[in-house]
Amino acid sequence: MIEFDLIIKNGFIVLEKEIRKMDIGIRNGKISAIQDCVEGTAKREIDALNQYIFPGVIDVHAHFSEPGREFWEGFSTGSQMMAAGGCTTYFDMPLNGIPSTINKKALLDKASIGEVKSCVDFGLWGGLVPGNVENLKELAELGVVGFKAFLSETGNEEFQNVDDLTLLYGMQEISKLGKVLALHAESAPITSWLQNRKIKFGQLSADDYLASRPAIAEFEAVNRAIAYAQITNCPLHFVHISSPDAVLAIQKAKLNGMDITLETCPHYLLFNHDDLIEKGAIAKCAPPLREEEVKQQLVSLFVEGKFDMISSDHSPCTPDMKDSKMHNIFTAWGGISGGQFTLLSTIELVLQNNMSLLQVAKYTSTNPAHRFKLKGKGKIEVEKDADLVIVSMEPFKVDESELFSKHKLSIYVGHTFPCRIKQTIARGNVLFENGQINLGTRGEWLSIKALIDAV
Ligand SMILES: NC(=O)NC(NC(N)=O)C(=O)[O-]
Ligand SMILES: [Zn+2]
Ligand SMILES: [Zn+2]
Repeated sequence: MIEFDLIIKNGFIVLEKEIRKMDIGIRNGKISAIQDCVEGTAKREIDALNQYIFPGVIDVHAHFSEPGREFWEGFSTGSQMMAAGGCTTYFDMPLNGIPSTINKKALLDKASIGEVKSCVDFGLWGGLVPGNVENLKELAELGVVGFKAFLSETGNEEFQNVDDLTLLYGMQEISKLGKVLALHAESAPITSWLQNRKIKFGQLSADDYLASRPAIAEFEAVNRAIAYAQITNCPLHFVHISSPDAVLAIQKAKLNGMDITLETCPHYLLFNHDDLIEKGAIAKCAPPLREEEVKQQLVSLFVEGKFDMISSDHSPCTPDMKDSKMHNIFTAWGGISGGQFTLLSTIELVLQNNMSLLQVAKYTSTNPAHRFKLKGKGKIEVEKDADLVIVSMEPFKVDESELFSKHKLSIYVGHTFPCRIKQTIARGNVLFENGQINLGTRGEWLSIKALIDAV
């Protein structure tokens, strides 16, 4: 008789190609059996009757701002928030912390903090900024998941956006290193010029903010980056794409054989510019939430399969930086606090649009694992890490008291999802259940060891 650590019985398992009611047996942090009826003893059994089991979310875009600005978020609260939302692996962005992750020392310091404080596995992005092209090699050798650069201003003096030559030299080097360059693609000249004019004329409303970051700023930056990638052969990943023309430009480049992926975030598909007007700065992000009509076009492109993955871009700050009484939207921090809701949002979107729940696993786990070569993750399969999330299909209205992020300000407060996270299991440990985090296990930094051949 096999002895398992955990058996999950009777759940609808979201596999790669089908959803089937079966049992899962877990041993030593790995999935060791998936059968109609797993025979054996176990230290613990969970009955997941009428519930769905998804592979743990891999959220490739989060800002935890530690070290240096852990009062904005941090590995401890941030990773617990991720776990509460069904995420078992996240990638932390190289900016907002101090220092930025742009050299070996900063990377290793951040990794060692994460290894102590993170309750789930994590990867770290390295930054490409003016002046650090020569550091990219050592960062790649230590196992950054990829590099990130900003084409627009970052709002962060410790992390400068790239000029065009840095972008070209950086792409050439990243291509040689066999890594992916993630881009925040909005044109710096267009957005800065428009923003400066708005501020000069005292035009400081939500509408002015939207007008200062038009879709064409994204379109221009995406096209420029694609042209540079064509010359340098650099694999690209476009983060938080928010406008239909940009999606179509990327689609065209993919059809031409270029190695490019793109993500969008739940907030671009669930919320719109009216939320910025009504809720104020908590709904401010860059690129901005779009008008309803544009949002709907973006949802259609999601339904058509034009995105590769959904990530949160969890980018919080202190409440005073989002003060709703602020009369100048330009001075508020841009970033949505939403890391807890990537899975629930994707399920909502999929159900609303009559798509299969198989798509949820693809966008939130399988495709990210494949793109970033996380060998042991991304699917519910024997021998993969036992990173699982159990979801019940009961409506869940988000209350501030249920937020695990450091600050309890989020555009999602008051939003009702059609589903709720019951349990999150990370490497076989039941990390989240009954609305609580069970601390005691630690995540691992997915450095070079974990990043081998694609799944
Ligand atoms: N410095 C940031 O964290 N910026 C982030 N802010 C957003 N998206 O509003 C981002 O990803 O660009
Ligand atoms: Zn960005
Ligand atoms: Zn971001």
